[in-house]
Amino acid sequence: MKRLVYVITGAAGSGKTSVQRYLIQKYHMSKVITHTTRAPRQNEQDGVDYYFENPATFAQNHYLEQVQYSNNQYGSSYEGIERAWQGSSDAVIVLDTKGAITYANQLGDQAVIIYMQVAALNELADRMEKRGDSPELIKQRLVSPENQRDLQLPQELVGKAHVINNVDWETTKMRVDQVVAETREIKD
Ligand SMILES: Nc1nc2c(ncn2[C@@H]2O[C@H](COP(=O)(O)OP(=O)(O)O)[C@@H](O)[C@H]2O)c(=O)[nH]1
Ligand SMILES: Nc1ncnc2c1ncn2[C@@H]1O[C@H](COP(=O)(O)OP(=O)(O)O)[C@@H](O)[C@H]1O
Repeated sequence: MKRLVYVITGAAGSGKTSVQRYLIQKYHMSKVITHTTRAPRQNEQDGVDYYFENPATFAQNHYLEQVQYSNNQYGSSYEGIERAWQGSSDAVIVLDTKGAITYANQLGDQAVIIYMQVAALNELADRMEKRGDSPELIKQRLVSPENQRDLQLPQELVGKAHVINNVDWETTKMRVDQVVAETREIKD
């Protein structure tokens, strides 16, 4: 059976993690846990949300791709992807747009790219606040050049990414269901 990886990308607060959670709950996809040097947030667990690393341990993994985002390092390891595919032939990963472009280029149609869009900037900040992020963190995130970049669908993903305008959550779930149905049809 063909192994797929659903890549969820977009700006901070756009709903990437919510879609990932939905795909895991409804379709029993396996989560690809990525590595980061940023500090865990309240309620985040090592080996569940991320593998939390320091610069020295971060350097020991073998990465399909890695990026610098808001002054921290993030990377998805071959080990992490293999581990996810052992759990299910459909894996799901959350990446910035730079990582999503690498996945599209390296994995071709094995990577199903979903770009999450939210029209209103203030809505993103409100959602991050409701999620419990501190005002400093929200400010830092919103001004980071990487997040500014990820507010737009990159040219390299035009025609490759499924774009979901995440305003109403029920509509978003239906759009995600459509993408899964379409991609599974091609796969089978
Ligand atoms: N390219 C790449 N991006 C990652 C990886 N892991 C996480 N990210 C992205 O890094 C960005 C920052 O993630 P995070 O610190 O959890 O912040 P949040 O998305 O604002 O909650 C997000 O766009 C994530 O999708 C990775 O392994 N590779
Ligand atoms: N359509 C939506 N309407 C309202 N709130 C939403 C919607 N989608 C996601 N959220 C909420 O917004 C916050 C940020 O979503 P999250 O999935 O954590 O974003 P990301 O992973 O892209 O940073 C979360 O608290 C989530 O529950």
